[in-house]
Amino acid sequence: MEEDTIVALSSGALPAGIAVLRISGPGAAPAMAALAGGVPEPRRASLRTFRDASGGTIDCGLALFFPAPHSVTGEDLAEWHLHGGRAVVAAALGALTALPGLRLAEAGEFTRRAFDNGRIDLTEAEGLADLLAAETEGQRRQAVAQAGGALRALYEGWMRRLVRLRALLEAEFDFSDEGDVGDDVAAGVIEGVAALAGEMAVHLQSARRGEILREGFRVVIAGPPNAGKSSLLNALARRDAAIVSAVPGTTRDVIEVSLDLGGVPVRLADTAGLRATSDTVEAIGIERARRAMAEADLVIALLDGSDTSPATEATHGETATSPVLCVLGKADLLLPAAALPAHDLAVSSATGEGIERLVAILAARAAETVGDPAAVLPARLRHREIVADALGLLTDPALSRLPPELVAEALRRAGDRLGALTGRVGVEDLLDVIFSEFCIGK
Ligand SMILES: Nc1nc2c(c(=O)[nH]1)N(C=O)[C@@H](CNc1ccc(C(=O)N[C@@H](CCC(=O)O)C(=O)O)cc1)CN2
Ligand SMILES: Nc1nc2c(ncn2[C@@H]2O[C@H](COP(=O)(O)OP(=O)(O)OP(=O)(O)O)[C@@H](O)[C@H]2O)c(=O)[nH]1
Ligand SMILES: [Mg+2]
Repeated sequence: MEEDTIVALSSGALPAGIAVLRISGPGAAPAMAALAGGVPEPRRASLRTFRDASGGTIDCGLALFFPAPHSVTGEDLAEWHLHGGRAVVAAALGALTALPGLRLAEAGEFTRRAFDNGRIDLTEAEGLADLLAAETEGQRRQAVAQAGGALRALYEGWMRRLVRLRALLEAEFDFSDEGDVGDDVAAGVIEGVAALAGEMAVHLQSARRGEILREGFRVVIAGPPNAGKSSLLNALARRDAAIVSAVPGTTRDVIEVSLDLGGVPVRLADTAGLRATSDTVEAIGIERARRAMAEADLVIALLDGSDTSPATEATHGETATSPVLCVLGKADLLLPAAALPAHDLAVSSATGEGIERLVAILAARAAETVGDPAAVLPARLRHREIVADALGLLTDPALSRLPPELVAEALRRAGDRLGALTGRVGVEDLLDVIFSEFCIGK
């Protein structure tokens, strides 16, 4: 347990209806005794007058006390529910931090203590950070499952299986003098390892889904200059995010907006029109456009439906790797059907024609790409890398030819690697990074 007692405003920006201060550590009960007229009955709201050191009233509000270890942090934890005025909160924080051993908390410090005291593991802490950051329904569902221990249960289950398989092998070392029972055990262990490796590989295959849900399904609008790309971005975002003009080559930088399509976060990008150019700045923009297309989950290849001639330079299907949706813009000025290239749909940013259909198509593509948001998916690159490392150790083709001692050693190393997922092994340098993602008071 830590020595210091930490204090912070855990509720949001002031002024607010109510402000919640949290006090965690050995000084929480003495602080209640000194400033709130006594320590309330555990886990029961109690109306108190909060006073400063000289007995002056700060505010009247509700007080709560959660004795260790049954609190969120695992330490003695007190809460003050005050009126949410700036001066009220400033006076309360001032009175609390004037007490010996009490200081203001750093970002993520309550959660860090919950982790240090074994109340939550690293995947649950990450889930909590994601829950606070969640902006769409899909993100919330993924985060609430992870904060509730879904990934922890999966990874701890894998670690337990590795320990069991190792125990079988270790038992075999002890009996290796007693005939050939050992071969069956070894074959059983190799089978068990293969089954586990299969599940890990399936989990890894879903990594991209988890990342899309957390970070957004990336849609890039690309096409020749003046096709109406920026107008389409503005129509989909319902605001003037990008400059629109009749001059070809208007957009240079990649311009990104965030959309919530049926609960899936979508990052929609507008890019520079693709064409051969001698303008250095425009060329940099086109290079960025190509990179964005290569990294997209879906490219909207937009052609000008009133003039498809520039398409010969910058073709519809320029992107080889990302899935493409072929869209004709300026549907209000559409050329005769015979003059039009093959396309999935026509839209007009000017009249709104086809925009709802395009939104529905994007939402369906995003939803089908992420699948069930409550499924247990690796959500971060960190998860993907560690699982891939451990899987590499378990799928080493030499494994089945090694003596049992060395197989056991490989299983131990794979288990240690997985231990980094839940934060029990070799993650010291990572902890500061992960907990600093939180705000103060969490
Ligand atoms: N006022 C307030 N609301 C809050 C929080 C908080 O800290 N304070 N939380 C902060 O994130 C979340 C709730 N999370 C909590 C998780 C566990 C316990 C807790 O005391 N657990 C005990 C006993 C559980 C029980 O009564 O059954 C335990 O697990 O031992 C409390 C809050 C959201 N709402
Ligand atoms: N009639 C009509 N005009 C449109 C439509 N969409 C865009 N325009 C016009 O087409 C011109 C180019 O539009 P932008 O959205 O700037 O085109 P862009 O593809 O972003 O162009 P660059 O950034 O230069 O590559 C502007 O004059 C727009 O007003 C549309 O749906 N109908
Ligand atoms: Mg543009």
